[in-house]
Amino acid sequence: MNGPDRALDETRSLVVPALRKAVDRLDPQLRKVVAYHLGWVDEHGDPTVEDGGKAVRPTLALAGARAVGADPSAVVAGAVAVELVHNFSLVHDDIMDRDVTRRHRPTVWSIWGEPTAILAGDAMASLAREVVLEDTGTGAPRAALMLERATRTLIHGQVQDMEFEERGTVPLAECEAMSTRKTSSLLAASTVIGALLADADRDLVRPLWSYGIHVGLAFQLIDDVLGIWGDPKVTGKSNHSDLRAKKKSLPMTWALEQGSADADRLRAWLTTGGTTESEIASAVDALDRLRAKDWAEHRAADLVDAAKNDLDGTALVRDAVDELCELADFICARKA
Ligand SMILES: CC(C)=CCC/C(C)=C/CC/C(C)=C/COP(=O)(O)OP(=O)(O)O
Repeated sequence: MNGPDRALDETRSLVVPALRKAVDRLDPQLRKVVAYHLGWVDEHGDPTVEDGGKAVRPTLALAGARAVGADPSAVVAGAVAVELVHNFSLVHDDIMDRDVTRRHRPTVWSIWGEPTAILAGDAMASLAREVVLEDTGTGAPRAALMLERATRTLIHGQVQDMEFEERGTVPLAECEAMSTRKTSSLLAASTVIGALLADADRDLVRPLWSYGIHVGLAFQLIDDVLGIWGDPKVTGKSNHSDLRAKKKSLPMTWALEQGSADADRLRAWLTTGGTTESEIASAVDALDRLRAKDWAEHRAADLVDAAKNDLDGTALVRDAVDELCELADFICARKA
């Protein structure tokens, strides 16, 4: 097992028992739905072991704690909280996007309906707050406030994402700002929450935050790439969902700015085109001819370099910085 895979695995063994304890507090109906989404039970509530997600955010939380010299086992509450906020956003996102597959299984709303899925998401968001506020350490209020702000920012990003679907074109800078809100806010919050719970000095928290912002945008770029060119058997998600919804993903937004016949074709398709298999395939062909995937991968690699630079020359613990750098590389190279 390589470094990041080992770190993600270690996170699961430290965080999942605490996550289960938190989820156990829910009423039996929502407990089953949330446990299903997290890959612990099947839709009848019988125990199973399914894909519960990569655990990137809690891994960042534990690595961030290590980076400021804290014991990761003392900040598990923060790791649990960011994973809960993340999963709340996924369950609600699947409703909004009408996606029927996530983590290789039917989505929550497609099994139990929208009202139950909304409540399951809400329950995870409120459990996240509860878990952090229960922490009695001196850093807990700072951590709780930061998590609330990150959640509000993520919601702001999601509203913009929806609004951009209705607009013909969106400047790339605006699309990156939206993605930073939608995705980087929680990755940055994840990277600092362990450090905040450990009451770390602001000078140590600042580079971790900046790292999380850069890594978060790289994460979204790769997510957008996988949504267009990924293998659904590997990603475990519905294929071409962003294209069918005519979303202004980052590669699409960049492609529209290229001022060529293919950019014009894409613009025309976004305004009046259909979403049959062959129409989607033509849109992908245009993106391929523009080399939009190469652009996105290079941009993500540059952001990973920027994230590594954020940690360079700081007083953060060297081994943990190395782990964060490996995680950044993993985020860029991931296929799911
Ligand atoms: C309010 C609201 C609905 C907001 C939606 C925000 C949203 C869905 C942003 C996208 C974030 C993202 C790239 C998720 C995939 O994470 P991942 O690949 O780490 O997923 P995993 O846990 O399955 O591995």
